[in-house]
Amino acid sequence: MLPVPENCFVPISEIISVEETELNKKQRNIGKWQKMTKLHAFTVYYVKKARNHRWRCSDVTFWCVDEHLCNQWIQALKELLEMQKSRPKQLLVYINPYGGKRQGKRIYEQKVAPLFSLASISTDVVITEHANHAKDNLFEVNIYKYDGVVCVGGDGMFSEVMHGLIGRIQKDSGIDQNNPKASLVQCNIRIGIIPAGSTDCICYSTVGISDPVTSALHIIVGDCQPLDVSSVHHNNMFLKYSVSLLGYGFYGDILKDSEKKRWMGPMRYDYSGFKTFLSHHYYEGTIAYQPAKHTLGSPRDKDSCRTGCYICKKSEQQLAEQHKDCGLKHEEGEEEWKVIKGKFLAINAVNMSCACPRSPKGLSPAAHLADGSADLILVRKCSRFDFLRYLVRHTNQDDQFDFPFVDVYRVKSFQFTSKLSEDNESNVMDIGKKRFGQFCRDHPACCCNIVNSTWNCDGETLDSSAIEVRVHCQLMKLFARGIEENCKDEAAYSQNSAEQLL
Ligand SMILES: CCCCCCCCCCCCC/C=C/[C@@H](O)[C@H](CO)NC(=O)CCCCCCCCCCCCCCC
Ligand SMILES: Nc1ncnc2c1ncn2[C@@H]1O[C@H](COP(=O)(O)OP(=O)(O)OP(=O)(O)O)[C@@H](O)[C@H]1O
Ligand SMILES: [Ca+2]
Repeated sequence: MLPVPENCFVPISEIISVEETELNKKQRNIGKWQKMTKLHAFTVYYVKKARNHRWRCSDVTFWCVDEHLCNQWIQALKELLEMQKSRPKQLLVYINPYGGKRQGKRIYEQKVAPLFSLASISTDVVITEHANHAKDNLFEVNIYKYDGVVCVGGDGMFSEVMHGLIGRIQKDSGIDQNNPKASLVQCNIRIGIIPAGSTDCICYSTVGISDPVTSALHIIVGDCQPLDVSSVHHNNMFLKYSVSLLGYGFYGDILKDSEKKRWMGPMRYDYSGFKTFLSHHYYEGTIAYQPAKHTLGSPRDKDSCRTGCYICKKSEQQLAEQHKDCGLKHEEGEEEWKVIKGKFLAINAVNMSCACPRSPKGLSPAAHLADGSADLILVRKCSRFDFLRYLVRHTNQDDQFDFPFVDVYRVKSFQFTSKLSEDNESNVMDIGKKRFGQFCRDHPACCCNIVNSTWNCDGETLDSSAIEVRVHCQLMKLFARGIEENCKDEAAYSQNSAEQLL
């Protein structure tokens, strides 16, 4: 630990870099000392923790009359930093110049690149030219020479990079992603997210804030946060992976409408959200799910997943044991399935809380980042007013699951079939219904929708409404540490950059 002014201690793991200080830069501040003798100095750049999980780079300069002693300090601190083996040295960076408010390139160049250079991290930077550029590129480059991949953009950009990395690892390991029962190979190359998107839910839910400098610092110090990933299949065909929201009904309809309004930037979600709220469509279907019995928590818990979460640790241990005796692994297919039929305004499956600036506690506040389960939230048909009450509770402290029309289950896998595709499959589809388009012919004002909704998979639409979903515990890792418990003594962190005499 290194003492900095006013009883503030910085763990070595949170030092960014140590550099010899050029005297002419700081001379003015120490004129008095300089008259007496020639001084030597070094500067320690470190993580300063501010309010609301925000991190900043701060520095403290140590002055010394003895050049040898000064060099010894620099050497010793550099050696300690060298010993931090989890820190990345070489990163592959993808920037989406069109995500969010189209600020990705500027954010990276002005806020992130200077910090990477300060921390002696070398980078290969790719500015994407089209959708799927990053994903395709990850199948071509030598990913194994990098300590991590950074994406500058939103949840969609993260999803691309994740698909590229997970897909590449499965390909290199001879695993067929189309097999819904395949044991996928864990991806140990960490992904860093520099938020520059419209929702930035994955960044917010894993760091506690959507802030490019904070995320860059988590990458520099080499944080590691495992993450559950759901695989989504349709008829033995791989569709997509999901880490945040898989939403049918409300969030699917918002996404579908908002894609046409990309030019509006992040505002498109509010516009389409309002429109979708007014349309108040519900969808009929059947959900079958397997409860997650292995995990200790429940979606109604008061405590949330935080840094070093013991529930996620327990799942990690179980996973390690499973890998040890994989021959004896219990067959998932044999475990019980529960079936629910109904009319739903929204079906949301979340692998994490899905906290974001719009909803700081998220869609499921007690969901865990790495426990091998997802929270399945079913919002049944209800009045517009009740649905609004439900939505408003995402923005305040009230319990959004405390409604008779909302159910929530912790699951390890689930399947969904819409009534429409069930009818189609059993060939009882009325041709007349097809012709008369979108609304129920019998009850034009009832809001029941005879077309399917769309699945919103981490901000991307899926082509199929019938899906099979399975949660893969800790399939990948992020440069993050989960959300830290609020520091009580925040005043101790409010010290500005300082200077210190040895
Ligand atoms: C009255 C205010 C209620 C506000 C309720 C806010 C709840 C917001 C919950 C957000 C959950 C985001 C989950 C993350 C999803 C990401 O993988 C994905 C990709 O980035 N983003 C979206 O799909 C983008 C989803 C964007 C959702 C925006 C929802 C806006 C709803 C507005 C409803 C207005 C009703 C007003 C009635 C007077
Ligand atoms: N150069 C590019 N041109 C067009 N589309 C791109 C380009 N690079 C990436 N994309 C695509 O843009 C989509 C959206 O990007 P991104 O997630 O960064 O921003 P967003 O949609 O505004 O934010 P969020 O996903 O957080 O809501 C991604 O799915 C990605 O595939
Ligand atoms: Ca989870």
